[in-house]
Amino acid sequence: MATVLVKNIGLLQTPVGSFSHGGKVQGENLKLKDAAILIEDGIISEITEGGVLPKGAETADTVIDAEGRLVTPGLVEGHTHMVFGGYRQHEIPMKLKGAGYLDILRAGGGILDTVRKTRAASFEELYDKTEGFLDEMMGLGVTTCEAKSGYGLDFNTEVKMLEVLKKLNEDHPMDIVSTFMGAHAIPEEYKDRENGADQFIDMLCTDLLPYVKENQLADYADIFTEDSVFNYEQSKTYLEKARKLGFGLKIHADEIEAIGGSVLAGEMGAASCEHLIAIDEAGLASLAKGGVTAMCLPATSFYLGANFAPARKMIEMGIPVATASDFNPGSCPSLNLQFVMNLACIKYRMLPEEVLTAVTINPACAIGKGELVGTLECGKQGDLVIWDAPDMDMLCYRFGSNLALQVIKKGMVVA
Ligand SMILES: O=C(O)CC1=NCN=C1
Ligand SMILES: [Zn+2]
Repeated sequence: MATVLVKNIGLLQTPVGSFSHGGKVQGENLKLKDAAILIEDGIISEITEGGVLPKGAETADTVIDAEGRLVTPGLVEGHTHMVFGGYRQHEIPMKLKGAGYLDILRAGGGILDTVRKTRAASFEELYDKTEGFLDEMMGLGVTTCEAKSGYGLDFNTEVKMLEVLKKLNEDHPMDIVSTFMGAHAIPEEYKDRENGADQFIDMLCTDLLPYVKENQLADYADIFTEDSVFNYEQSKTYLEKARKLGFGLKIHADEIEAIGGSVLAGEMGAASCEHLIAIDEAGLASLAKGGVTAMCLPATSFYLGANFAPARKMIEMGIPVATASDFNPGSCPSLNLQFVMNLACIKYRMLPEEVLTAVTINPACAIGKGELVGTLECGKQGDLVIWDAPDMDMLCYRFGSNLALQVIKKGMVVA
């Protein structure tokens, strides 16, 4: 049995409990001074404080000295579109000249531009590019992440994207949870048909959702419920089929227009609801009633020059808040979850303790990994970060630098 001792932890800070933390509990972190952690075969077996060493310390195979620094759970990235062909940097001058996100999409660009490039990319190209993103994310402190399909919008490419993620989950130290998001936009070949969107949803429900489930290629199904994309009824049809097949549910809702996506998320008890920049009172009430985690994406607001989701109000309503990057080539070309933490403080007015919960246990629960990761407790995976910082205030205060000094995954130093 391989045992790893992490000692001289100046401050060990973690949420406690394998459940989504909402309201007052969002800000409740355990803080242990002069702590140490013993990890046996990748699982935390003992945590001590006050300078006391764990019982098995003297026979540990590996000793890691945190030299008095902050240690938190490994970060959990709850929302990415990291498998994609090409980039969309040329949208920058278009946006600066006044084109909006939906204007570009309606003109056949945006997601559809990435769809063309992803369909043309080989499995190997997508694998190698995504592997690089996983390495970069891990270097920033992320030890578990979610990743969506959605740049194929046809059978073969959607499956290719999910196969890339399945192989990377086997090969890379990162734990990856896949989400099927074939309902990301209406593809060119359906756009000009009468009821093209309905026909496309029908194809997804008949062909792709069953295939993806039968081949265990994704745990969740997600849809872009938005003006000019999929409406409330189409979203409900798709999500009801997904739920019947056993998928967990997610909805991209109220990113630009509130057209009922967050109301639907609450009605269906989705695991999480994403974006929520434009959420209205009905949507907030529905999320609260349905126990849905709000997956807020501040770096997307930053890049789009848009408003920021009312995360503070969500916390006051008891809605569990997670924050994630939304890394994708169109609305958030950054995978930096530390920058998301800075923005969550500055723009959402979230306290450092609330931010830590929002990038650990809450996203972990939103992707079905709450029993395994997201907190530092006995029985959980030994996934942790040693930070070049004494406390969480420093992580929220310094922005633009990478403060992750050592990243440990199941007791192994991975970055
Ligand atoms: O624009 C993209 O590629 C990603 C996105 N999906 C829904 N909102 C943004
Ligand atoms: Zn997204």
